[in-house]
Amino acid sequence: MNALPAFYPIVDSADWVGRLAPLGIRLLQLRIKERPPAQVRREVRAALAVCRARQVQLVVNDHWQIALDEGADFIHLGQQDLPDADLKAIRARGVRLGISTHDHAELDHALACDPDYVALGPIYPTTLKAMPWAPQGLPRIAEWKRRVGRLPLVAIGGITLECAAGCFDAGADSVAVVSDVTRHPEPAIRVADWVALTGARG
Ligand SMILES: Cc1ncc(COP(=O)(O)OP(=O)(O)O)c(N)n1
Ligand SMILES: Cc1ncsc1CCOP(=O)(O)O
Ligand SMILES: [Mg+2]
Repeated sequence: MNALPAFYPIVDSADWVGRLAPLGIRLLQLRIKERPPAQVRREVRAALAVCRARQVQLVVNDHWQIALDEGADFIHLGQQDLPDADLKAIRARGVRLGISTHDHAELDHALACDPDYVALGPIYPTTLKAMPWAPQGLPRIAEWKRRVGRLPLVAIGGITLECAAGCFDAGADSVAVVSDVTRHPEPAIRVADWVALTGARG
């Protein structure tokens, strides 16, 4: 299995992809919510073009059919996305797959899908979306890492530059962040700090 870059920013538009892709990042997720399919398709297409030109790995969240149609090679799905997703078609195209988990049952289900990474969240309180799960905390990262073994583990939820080291030390291979970059007053400077922090980790 391929290793996953340690810094995993998540953005909600091709415009954001265009802003971050030149800044030294190697992995980026496009997470678009509540947009008409035609707009999602345009955004995915534009984001893929930018990422291909910059050798950045794009992960498309949720919209697996559009992702396949547009030639994306990495998809992220949550547990609620899985029942409708054609995992066989995703696999048949050689497309990699990341899956969210929030509890033990979800981890069992995710592992049964043979993913390319497992994400655990929310590690800390997040303001991005309402979630029924209490913050998982660092010991849970260590527990998940023992369960997933060599499979890359992504930590997500409320993670900032200042607390990222704790996630890595606990066993996360990668940390995914939304607000710490997109709500920062100087996103480009924040990304540079993330790249400096995580560069040696891959
Ligand atoms: C890296 C990563 N981890 C978790 C999620 C959350 O996915 P999901 O549970 O499907 O929730 P939405 O992001 O779709 O609201 C993610 N997107 N990325
Ligand atoms: C989508 C998602 N899934 C688990 S936590 C989370 C939100 C992450 O956003 P932030 O980094 O702003 O807390
Ligand atoms: Mg989802």
